[in-house]
Amino acid sequence: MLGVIADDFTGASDIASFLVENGLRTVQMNGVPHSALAEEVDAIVISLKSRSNPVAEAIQQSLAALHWLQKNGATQFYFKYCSTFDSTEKGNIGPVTDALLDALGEDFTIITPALPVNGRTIFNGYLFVGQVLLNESGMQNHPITPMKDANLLRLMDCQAKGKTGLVPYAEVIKGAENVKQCFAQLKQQGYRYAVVDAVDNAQLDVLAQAISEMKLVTGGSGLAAYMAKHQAQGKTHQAFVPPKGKTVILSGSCSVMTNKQVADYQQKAATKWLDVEQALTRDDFVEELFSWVVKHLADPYAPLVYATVPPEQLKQIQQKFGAEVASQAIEHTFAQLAGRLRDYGVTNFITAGGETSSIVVQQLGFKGFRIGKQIAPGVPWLATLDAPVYLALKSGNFGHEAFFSQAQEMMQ
Ligand SMILES: Nc1ncnc2c1ncn2[C@@H]1O[C@H](COP(=O)(O)OP(=O)(O)OP(=O)(O)O)[C@@H](O)[C@H]1O
Ligand SMILES: O=C(O)[C@@H](O)C(=O)CO
Repeated sequence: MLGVIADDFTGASDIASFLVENGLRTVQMNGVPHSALAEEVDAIVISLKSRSNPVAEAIQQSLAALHWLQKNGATQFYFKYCSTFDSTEKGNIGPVTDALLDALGEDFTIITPALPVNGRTIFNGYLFVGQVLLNESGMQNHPITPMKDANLLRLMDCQAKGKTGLVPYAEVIKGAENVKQCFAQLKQQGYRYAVVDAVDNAQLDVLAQAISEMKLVTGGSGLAAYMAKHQAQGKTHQAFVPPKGKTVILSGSCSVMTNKQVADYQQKAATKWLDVEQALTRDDFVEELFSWVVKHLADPYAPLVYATVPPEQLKQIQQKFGAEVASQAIEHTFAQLAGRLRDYGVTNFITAGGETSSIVVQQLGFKGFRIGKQIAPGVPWLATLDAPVYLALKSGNFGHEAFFSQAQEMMQ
């Protein structure tokens, strides 16, 4: 059984959706569960909120997840992080990978954020988003993890305790046996991690075969799709779509795509900006947002509350209030608002942004999710295991411009 440790909640639903689409019975648990899993499944995904936490906390959470997965029957482990890496030279991917390797008694793994279906590819160890390098893609302006370097080997070398090598494209296309030999050579030369090039899905398919016996793999969701395909051997599952119901959209992502999605949605529905200054200074601000949302719940399209701003405006806000203070005020406001709306009877939540989605799900307190139909690659509808509530957790840069309306058009 495959046990996945995801460093945020959108990332967890991203990978879970690819596992389900490729035939594995999968459940997503929010945080490390307190009891054993009753259902029989092929894969369990544990969502953590550990991407941007202090490193010791991220390690502690990840190890707790690993131990729970081991106790619940997982035999192969997958550390899922962002397809845009979202981890600067001070980030958690290296230290968490090291801790997981040590706990499993292993000394080698792969680094594979590639997700070609969403334009994330790796060539000569450099991560691309669409046709540009990661550090030219808008991710250099990320509010929490500004990505100023696209070289995965350099990033890992800054973060992790071992050395990082490369399995280049020319070697990957020679097939799985050759890739295994490359791993053996790298290990012999003292490397602990291998970045593996993948410019399209064919290389991920090869890689999935090469790592079928590797205890720990790390990466984005792209590789998981092919691991699932090989394990499920043609099995399929019927994924659900949510029923129509009171719906709200909460957007705390400032990514390039979310900015486009908010702009698109402003043409279609009622939208309201979450002003950081008001979030910081007014006690009744959540109540005001709540009343505004309630007023628009019967509109043809759901109301959207957004903190989303373009890079220049984000810079100004961060300079004025401090990046950390601003983002915490926004996350706190979204969490409180989501709680109020849930109590009021909102059943369908669409959230944008990994941190934002994580805080909302934690606030709503759901134990876990069944995985439904994908709205866009990597963004499924989710049904809570606890109550008739449905969520779509959109990673910052995922989905097309009309994502917010498309998600609602799927409801039956
Ligand atoms: N107007 C704003 N001013 C300052 N900070 C903001 C603003 N809007 C959003 N933020 C903060 O930026 C962060 C965005 O992170 P989040 O993970 O939610 O989105 P993302 O990084 O685009 O998504 P993903 O992690 O899925 O790629 C959050 O902490 C949020 O509170
Ligand atoms: O891999 C991705 O890009 C996403 O699942 C993600 O992790 C966003 O937070």
